[in-house]
Amino acid sequence: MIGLHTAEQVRTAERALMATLPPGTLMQRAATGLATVCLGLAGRAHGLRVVLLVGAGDNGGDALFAGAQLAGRGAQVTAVLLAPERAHASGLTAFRRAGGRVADDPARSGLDRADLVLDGIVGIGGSGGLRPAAADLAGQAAAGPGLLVAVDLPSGVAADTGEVPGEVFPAQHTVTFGAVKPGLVVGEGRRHAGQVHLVDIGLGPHLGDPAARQLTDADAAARIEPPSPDSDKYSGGVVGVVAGSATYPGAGVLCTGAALRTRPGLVRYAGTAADGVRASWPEAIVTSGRPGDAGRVQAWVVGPGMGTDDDARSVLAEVLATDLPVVVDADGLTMVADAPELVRDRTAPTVLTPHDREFARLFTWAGGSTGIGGDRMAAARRGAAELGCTVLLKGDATVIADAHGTTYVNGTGTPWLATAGTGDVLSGVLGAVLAQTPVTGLPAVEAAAAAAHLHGRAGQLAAADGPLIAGDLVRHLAEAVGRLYRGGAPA
Ligand SMILES: NC(=O)C1=CN([C@@H]2O[C@H](COP(=O)(O)OP(=O)(O)OC[C@H]3O[C@@H](n4cnc5c(N)ncnc54)[C@H](OP(=O)(O)O)[C@@H]3O)[C@@H](O)[C@H]2O)[C@@H](O)CC1
Ligand SMILES: Nc1ncnc2c1ncn2[C@@H]1O[C@H](COP(=O)(O)OP(=O)(O)O)[C@@H](O)[C@H]1O
Ligand SMILES: [K+]
Repeated sequence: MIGLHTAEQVRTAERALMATLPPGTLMQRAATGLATVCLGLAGRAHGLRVVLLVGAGDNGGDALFAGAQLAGRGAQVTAVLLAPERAHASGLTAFRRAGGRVADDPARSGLDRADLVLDGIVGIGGSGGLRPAAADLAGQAAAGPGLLVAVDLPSGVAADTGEVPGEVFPAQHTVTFGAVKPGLVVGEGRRHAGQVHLVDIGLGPHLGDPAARQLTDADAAARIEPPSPDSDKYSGGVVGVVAGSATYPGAGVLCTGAALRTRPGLVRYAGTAADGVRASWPEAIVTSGRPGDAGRVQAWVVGPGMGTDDDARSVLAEVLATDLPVVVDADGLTMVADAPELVRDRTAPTVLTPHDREFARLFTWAGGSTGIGGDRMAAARRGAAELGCTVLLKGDATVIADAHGTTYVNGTGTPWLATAGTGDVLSGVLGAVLAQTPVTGLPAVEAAAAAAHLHGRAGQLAAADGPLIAGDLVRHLAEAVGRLYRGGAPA
């Protein structure tokens, strides 16, 4: 499990640890980790042209000490100081001693021919959009040829939320210290962090519970129960699917297929896409009747492509009136927006899986010109608390939160998933994982996080050789599940 810790949590841990260590120890650990990652990325030190962008805080200190180490190994290192009179004093001394050069004019920083740029402008001490001088340097760095490495956090990204209120240093790599900050993996911030390298500086025992979490492959595998020798077709949890319609059978086909491919045991389908589903998936038990005619299930998926007419509304109400876990997606969400009490009044777990527009329809405060806003974790938590459910807010970094505030950020997937029908697949995957929870006792929020993780891995497999369509995703699900269990995830 990857814990995501806020700036305040990191500072509190730092204070506790620093009380037991000589001054400067943590910055030395950070700088050494940073220099080591840089050397690994560059493959050499001698003759390497490095530019440091140095702000007036400890983030700049990290950059200066790492720059000193690189200079000591033969790199040509230039520091651009944003506030020369306030630059980290001992960092600057060490840097100069090691042969580092300070640019007297930011316009002659060497950014236009750097091999490597270290962004030590601002780390967890930042607030608001990057100020003009800092924004200008970040822009110059982005326009130059150097590999862009952020120190702790790309300057311009809010550590706790991933909001980017102005300009930003668009890192290709981020070397972060002590703990992964949420802003590196969620929202806009994720798009500017590049590959994240965590340097352990010993904060671990002092960090406490993370503000949010990200599953690893092993974590996801542990949340999707495989069959055992005493299993039968019912024991993995029977999924019920209500999706698609006579005119649009596709959603029913994709959703049912995804549930089957995730955890084949038994999948029941009830709805007006029955003919299409039967033709595609002879393994499913299919009825064109109502959910109550389908037979017993342990979880329902309701909504994708089912329409929003009176019949659809009454079917949705029937499913939500059960005491079973339910996934509500797509058209189901549109109807819940008109009748939120259908979800609010439930005692069994409900997972809503909106994309941004559906989220804004469900929660009026997320509509209008501001939309969901930059803090996607806060939005998902607020929505979940309001309806007493779990919200899976889809995106390039899907956020999953429940009514207690427990939050996961998904770390798998590919932009190729931005194609019609992949959400229908996700709801089928989620239905399959959720159907196990009455037996496993897994909280719905964890089931949803595991489903999102698996869905993303299937996307990565399906997109390995080029574009994917939703059907490819279904086809790659079984392999993705197998790889999770074997520990062989795609890159
Ligand atoms: N905690 C730990 O465990 C460890 C922390 N470590 C390191 O310390 C870092 C935190 O250092 P920190 O607290 O000194 O703050 P920091 O990020 O350098 O920012 C302050 C500077 O930013 C400036 N500034 C602010 N906003 C701005 C904006 N919008 N646009 C432009 N500038 C802006 C602000 O300017 P000022 O307001 O002072 O004029 C000031 O100059 C942390 O990220 C990590 O790298 C490691 O060494 C080891 C262990
Ligand atoms: N840019 C992106 N990067 C990664 N994943 C994405 C991106 N855009 C969409 N996705 C994922 O693709 C799926 C799309 O779902 P959805 O919008 O409901 O599609 P549909 O309604 O057509 O099935 C979600 O799982 C979402 O997280
Ligand atoms: K930085």
